[in-house]
Amino acid sequence: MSLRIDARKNLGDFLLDLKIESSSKRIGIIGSSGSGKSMMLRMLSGLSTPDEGVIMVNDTCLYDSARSINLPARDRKTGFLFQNYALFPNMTLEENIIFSLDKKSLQIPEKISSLIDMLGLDKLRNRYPSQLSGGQRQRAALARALAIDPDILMLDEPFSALDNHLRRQTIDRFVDYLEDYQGIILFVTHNMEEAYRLCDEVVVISKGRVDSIGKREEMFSNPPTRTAAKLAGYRNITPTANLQGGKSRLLNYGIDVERDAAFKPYAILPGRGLSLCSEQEPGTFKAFISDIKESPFSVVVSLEFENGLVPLEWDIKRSLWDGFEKKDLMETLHIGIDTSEIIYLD
Ligand SMILES: Nc1ncnc2c1ncn2[C@@H]1O[C@H](COP(=O)(O)OP(=O)(O)OP(=O)(O)O)[C@@H](O)[C@H]1O
Repeated sequence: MSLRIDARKNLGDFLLDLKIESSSKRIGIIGSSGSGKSMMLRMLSGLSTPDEGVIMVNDTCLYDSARSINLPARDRKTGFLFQNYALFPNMTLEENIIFSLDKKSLQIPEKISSLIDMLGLDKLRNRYPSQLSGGQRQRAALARALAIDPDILMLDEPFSALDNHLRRQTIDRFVDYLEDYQGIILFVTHNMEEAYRLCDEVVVISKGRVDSIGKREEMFSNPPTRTAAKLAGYRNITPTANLQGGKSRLLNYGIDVERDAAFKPYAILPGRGLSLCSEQEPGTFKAFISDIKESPFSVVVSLEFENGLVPLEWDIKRSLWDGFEKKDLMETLHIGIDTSEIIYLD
């Protein structure tokens, strides 16, 4: 499996300039709104043409401006699953699925039947989209995208309209359905948990460019950039100052910490690195709570430090929070910091 995109497109006040090389089968594309994710999928599928560059999928060249190659969309083996599924309302489920196939191929019936069976749609073949539930429409759209046996399956936030529970269930089913799929999956999402669940590699796009790319574990546990860190859900990102004696000052919080690694100008202080200490011990910091946001499984506590500029957000598991004596939390707190949990970055 390999994907190579090195393409540029000028959209007036927005310049898309993407360079991606990956040999992963499951690639997550994350980035804030308007960063260029959908435009990248459109260029891959042939719905939009770059101004210049190269797009290769495995050994197939889809686009190469230098060689005047630009395969039409219908000749690119790309499957697209949109957020709204985009089924044709006047066609039955089966007609929707076979719509984009070469109707002369002898293999159609068997292939379609096994797809329909695999997705549990057998009894619904002759229904129209309006006669299907949301989940059934989603499976029909997936069947249609897979019917052409695509080299790349592109999922453009297909779960964003679902509530949390249904979303998890649907993703679990997708993971099962797609186990046997041999092509590349490109999965656009704002949701990092989903990217982690479905992808081996994650590409972060920011302002039309690739900000970073890496294996999913690395991107989450040790994000290489501030953009990747924010998208990975880290809350406490601060500029730092280099102090004598191998220490860093975390400027947002006015905290000085010992450092094992070389100096870097930014740091992330993950919530898991904080602990509540009973009294002022060396290496603890005085703070008070300025805000508490409770949700069913976790609590986010805003901690104001003596010399801090902004509060530090402490994400605490509900079970731990419930064990705290609340009246003690109204006093000045002594917060310990496990410096080995601090992530330094450029
Ligand atoms: N046809 C177009 N003409 C001009 N600019 C466009 C066109 N389509 C998209 N853009 C611009 O290109 C940029 C990238 O858009 P794109 O839809 O790829 O973003 P995105 O990352 O998918 O965002 P979202 O997460 O909100 O869907 C945006 O600034 C958008 O306004």
